[in-house]
Amino acid sequence: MAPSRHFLMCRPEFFAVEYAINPWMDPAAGADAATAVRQWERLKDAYEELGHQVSLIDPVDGLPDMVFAANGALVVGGRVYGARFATAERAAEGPAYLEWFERNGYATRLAATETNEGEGDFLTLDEVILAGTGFRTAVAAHQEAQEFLGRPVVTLRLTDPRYYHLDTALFPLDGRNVAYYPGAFSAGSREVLRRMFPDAVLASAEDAAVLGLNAVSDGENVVVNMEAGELALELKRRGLNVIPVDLSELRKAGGGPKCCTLEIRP
Ligand SMILES: CN(C)C(=N)NCCC[C@H](N)C(=O)O
Repeated sequence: MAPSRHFLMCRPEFFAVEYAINPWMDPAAGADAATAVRQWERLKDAYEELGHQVSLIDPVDGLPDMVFAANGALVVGGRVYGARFATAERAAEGPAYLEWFERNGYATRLAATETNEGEGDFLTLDEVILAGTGFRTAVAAHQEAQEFLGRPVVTLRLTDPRYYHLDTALFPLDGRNVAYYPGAFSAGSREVLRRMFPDAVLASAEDAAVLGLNAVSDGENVVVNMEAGELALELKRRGLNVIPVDLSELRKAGGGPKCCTLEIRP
């Protein structure tokens, strides 16, 4: 059994698509909070069945994207680097998440001065943190996080607006290897990824387009959107246990399993 992880999640009681801050969002089409809650509960159950610990932050009325907990902070070695959102629509989420950490005894916190959307753009491996930029998180935040966390941070440039956060285009398979969709990255960043991860899983455009890369792996089990069929096969071929989930309602806001999951790394 994989070592237990600690995740922070936010029940999507106030989920809605009321504004459009990424190409997945269509306020005219809307979204259904009750369906989102049902799908989200299944995701939470999946983590608990795997032996992972799930903590909850209270949702706030008027913050429909707060379900996407991964954006709320980056927590490494018990240090909490707070989010500073790029858009006014989500700005209040940063302080709300930071308050949760304060209330729960995380003494080493930084309210970021640079724009960053937490684990949406920071993905932590054993020796390095991969950091996305291009749409939301500023390169200056990569430097701020490196200084605060004392871990090397590698900048990767995103170029396709559908993949506006790093975690929509890449996920760690374990502490040393990743899966990613090359089409989401600049030529230079693709080269960096090839050098760093010669054995990476390369996902197709089709699997990326159902947010298949927005997955959560504990090194043995991978929770992944059920529509990402080819990716699931490759993960199984590599010996991983694939747990497909249906988060189609949350995808209407541009989110998937990883977006709903903020990992608290002790
Ligand atoms: C992977 N993560 C954390 C995300 N990609 N988050 C989803 C955020 C969706 C929201 N409507 C937004 O556009 O900010």
